[in-house]
Amino acid sequence: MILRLEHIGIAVKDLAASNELFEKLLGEQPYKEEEVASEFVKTSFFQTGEAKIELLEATHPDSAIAKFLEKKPEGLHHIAFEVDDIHAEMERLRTEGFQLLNTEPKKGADNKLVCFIHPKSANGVLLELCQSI
Ligand SMILES: CC[C@H](C(=O)O)C(=O)SCCNC(=O)CCNC(=O)[C@H](O)C(C)(C)COP(=O)(O)OP(=O)(O)OC[C@H]1O[C@@H](n2cnc3c(N)ncnc32)[C@H](O)[C@@H]1OP(=O)(O)O
Ligand SMILES: [Co+2]
Repeated sequence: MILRLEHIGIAVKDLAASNELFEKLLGEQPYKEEEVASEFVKTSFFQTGEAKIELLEATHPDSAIAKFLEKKPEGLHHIAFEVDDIHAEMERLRTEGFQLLNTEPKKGADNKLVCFIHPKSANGVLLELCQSI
């Protein structure tokens, strides 16, 4: 079951500069900065009430963020939902016709298992399912 909006992912070119911008906006420091080598990203997380802002900078040209920024300006990249059982939700959404981008959950940032859903099957929005580890 989808529990809540977990985070909004924003693709940025310069994480340090974007951290400063969001610190001004939110009046707080990121509670975490984390590199996810498997995704070729470094991230920072800001807590905004129940949900979070995740800033993502590519660490390699093969990064999904690098490819995104080759074609699109910095900005909204994905929306992440917290789920109670990622395996069950993947099966449910696969059955509902959503295109899953990974066949098994993978380790994401912020102590989560994650799975992505192609924007083509989600009204043009890249979706991420997250389950706390
Ligand atoms: C895991 C760490 C962290 C976490 O929270 O735990 C993260 O969030 S990591 C985030 C970065 N990782 C990912 O995004 C993995 C999933 N993404 C992908 O597999 C690809 O980015 C994919 C398949 C969404 C797009 O791949 P690619 O860019 O190689 O394909 P195209 O350029 O051909 O794009 C196809 C089509 O989709 C549109 N597109 C691409 N990215 C997005 C996006 N973020 N939001 C909306 N639409 C997107 C692109 O414009 C193309 O559309 P078209 O009309 O065909 O031009
Ligand atoms: Co994310």
